[in-house]
Amino acid sequence: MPETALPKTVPVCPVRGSVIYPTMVQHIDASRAISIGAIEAAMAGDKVILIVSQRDKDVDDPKGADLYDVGTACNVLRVRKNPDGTVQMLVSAAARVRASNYQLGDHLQADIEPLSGGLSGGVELRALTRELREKFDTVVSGGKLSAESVQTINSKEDVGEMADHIAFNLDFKLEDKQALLEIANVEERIRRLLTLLDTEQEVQAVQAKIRAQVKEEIDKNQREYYLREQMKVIQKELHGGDEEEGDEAEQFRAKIEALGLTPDVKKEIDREVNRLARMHPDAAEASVIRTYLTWVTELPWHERSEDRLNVEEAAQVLDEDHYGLEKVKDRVLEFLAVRRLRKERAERGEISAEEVNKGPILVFTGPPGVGKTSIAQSIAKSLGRKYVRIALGGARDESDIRGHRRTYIGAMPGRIIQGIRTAGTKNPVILLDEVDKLGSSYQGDPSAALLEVLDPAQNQHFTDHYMGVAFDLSEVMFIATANYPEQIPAALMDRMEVIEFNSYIEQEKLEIAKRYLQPRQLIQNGLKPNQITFTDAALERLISHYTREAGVRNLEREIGTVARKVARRIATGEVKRVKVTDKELERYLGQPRHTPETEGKEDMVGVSTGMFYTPVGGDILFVETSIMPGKGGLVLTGQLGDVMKESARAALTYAKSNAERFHLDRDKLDNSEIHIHVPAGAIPKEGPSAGGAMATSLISALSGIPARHDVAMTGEMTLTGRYLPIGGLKEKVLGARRAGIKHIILPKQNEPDINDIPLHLRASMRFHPCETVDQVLDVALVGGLAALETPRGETGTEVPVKAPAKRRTTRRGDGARA
Ligand SMILES: Nc1ncnc2c1ncn2[C@@H]1O[C@H](COP(=O)(O)OP(=O)(O)OP(=O)(O)O)[C@@H](O)[C@H]1O
Repeated sequence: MPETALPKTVPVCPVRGSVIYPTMVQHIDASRAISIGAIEAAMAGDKVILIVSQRDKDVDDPKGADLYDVGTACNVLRVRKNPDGTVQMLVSAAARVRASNYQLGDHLQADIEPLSGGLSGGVELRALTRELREKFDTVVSGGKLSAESVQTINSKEDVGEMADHIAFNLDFKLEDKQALLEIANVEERIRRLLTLLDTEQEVQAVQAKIRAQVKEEIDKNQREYYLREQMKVIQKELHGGDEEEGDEAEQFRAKIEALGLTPDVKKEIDREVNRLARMHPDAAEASVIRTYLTWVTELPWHERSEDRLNVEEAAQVLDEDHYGLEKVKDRVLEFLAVRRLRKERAERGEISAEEVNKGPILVFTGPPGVGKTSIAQSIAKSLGRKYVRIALGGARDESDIRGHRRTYIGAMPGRIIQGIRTAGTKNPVILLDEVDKLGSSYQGDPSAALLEVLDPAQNQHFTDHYMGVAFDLSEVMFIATANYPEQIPAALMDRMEVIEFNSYIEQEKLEIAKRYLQPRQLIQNGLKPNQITFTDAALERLISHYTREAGVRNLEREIGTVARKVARRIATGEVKRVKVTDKELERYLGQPRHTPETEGKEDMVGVSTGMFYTPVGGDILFVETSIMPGKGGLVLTGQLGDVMKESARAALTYAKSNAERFHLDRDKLDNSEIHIHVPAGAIPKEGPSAGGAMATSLISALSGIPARHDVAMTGEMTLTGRYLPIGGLKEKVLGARRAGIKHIILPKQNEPDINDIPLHLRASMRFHPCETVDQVLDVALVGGLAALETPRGETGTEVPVKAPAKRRTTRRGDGARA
């Protein structure tokens, strides 16, 4: 049908989602009344119909405005009515036409007018044609179209027609297809089509890439699956059908999956599982990996206990378990209170969750057996956390803390990770016992590793050498203990807050024995409370004559010994119940092991009383000076340390420089041999605090004025006679009090320490704070400074030195600090 033969007005059949181009012969199925109406009208008239696309395919009853303005005028070749009422029509597309003046009656009709375009021809068209053919070839080379369609398209002589067929067959968007229909000029249409083909080509390239990736992924998974299955079969063959062996890696894999590890950690561990899966189960290395994986699966990666941060309850638990220790308990409760407030703030989102755990590490310092370990245990109990004790004594290299690398034979995780596994939660209380006993060796310094453990900035990613992956320690509450805080490595000490535990006085020991140790020992030895009772006098004697310690550990042991022996008597039916009195003690424990030191019995020339303390408590010591004819030498005996020897020299210089004022015979001073001795030679003695006692003893010997036997002194002296502060006053005073001393000379600057001494003991003693050695001499010498400064006759050197009435018996062991 030539374009000029087109009728002016034709029925319109709207189609959805497709475009028909001229020269095509196409089936169109019509089900809507509007379409069927148009077909019937065409058949009734000159059999020409306009096929035009809807702009929106979802509109069911399109009007003129819903249709594009350009469509295809077609001849209707055949129409067939289906039994379901739908109609199938075969059309031959004739021409691109512009539609206008849409009218809706029982069907849609419109006026049409052919689109003028044409063909310029020439070289450009040839080039475009060639380009189109080539591009089409590449686009369809991937099998996008059936061979038949490709052939039909290629066979088109008319390039405009070919372009239309390509547009129809390829998967372009409706808008693009419509746009191609609207371009009547052939060159222009080909250009537009080429850009669409270009895009199509790019899409195909990306599609191919995605397909390759997906395929690779699937291949990999399938390959692994097959390999694993094969391995199972091989292993089954090798190990006589023992499938469990082969499944071991799978079992680990399942357990590890359930741990919820971070991707980094999981990657590392998966690698080990894969190695295990590839290995002969009997291989030595397989057992190494198996141990490692067992460690991994047994660590509490996410398990934690819920904190109980009720301060009143905590106070109750601490009181239930421990007598006294008020300062310590207060500090612990403050610590818990701060934690609680921080936790509340974190819950309100005011601070981060990590902030809750920040804070100083507490270190409990003090002599053995005073309850440091057991109060840490109570803290865990009051918080509702798990408790683990890690003994650091003797930890000499880094691997003790951080473990050995797995390449070592018999490698193990370090003590921290072992502790965590024992706890079974990631937020236990870990007691680092005896941090002061950390050693160091050529294999690295354990304290450096410990620093990392304790540093909140680093311990979130603590990496044990054996584990090889990071474990979060930030929720652990670390508490350390030490007997000698000065021996804790400085960098560690920097991060810690010291809470000092003092040694107990006898009164406190008695209370602890009555309330805690005795009931506990009864239970341990199977006794009922009415079967054995200790009198107070018995316990007091037990404390003073059978134990010599700062804490109560030996006391508990001795009570246990008595209870055990009593249990035997009761079990054999010898007695029904026993009352242990002080007299009875020897029957169970034998001879007393200690006789407490007592003060000197009388004032003597050249003998002064000093004080010292060791980890097991304080005591008194005597300083004796003897002067003999000689060449002006100074002899020091009694295992004195360097500092103590220097104190003696300072005392001598002080005496010499004050010789005039004290009326000391200068000739004798220069030409005598002075011998200073501190008895109990078995104990090494060190420290500057016997300075006052040295000066008193020396000047007493030189002046012939006796020193008072009921006065004990402690304090460091300078060459110019100043009297300087010392440590351990409480222990020293308690020791002196036990020895019967009533007067204590102490440096003025130590006066505040007197408050640490229990009130009832303080009341029965007199304290003499001194700022100068003169003031010391004033108290310590019979007659005071006045006697010393008054001219005397021939005195001093001939007065024999008498030994004090009773000598102390002290065990060998720790050095004494004066
Ligand atoms: N104030 C106290 N009240 C009740 N019992 C106490 C008290 N002080 C110590 N004990 C008991 O004394 C025993 C020894 O205490 P613990 O083991 O805690 O000592 P320690 O200070 O940690 O010693 P070390 O430095 O040797 O580790 C424990 O059984 C503890 O319960």
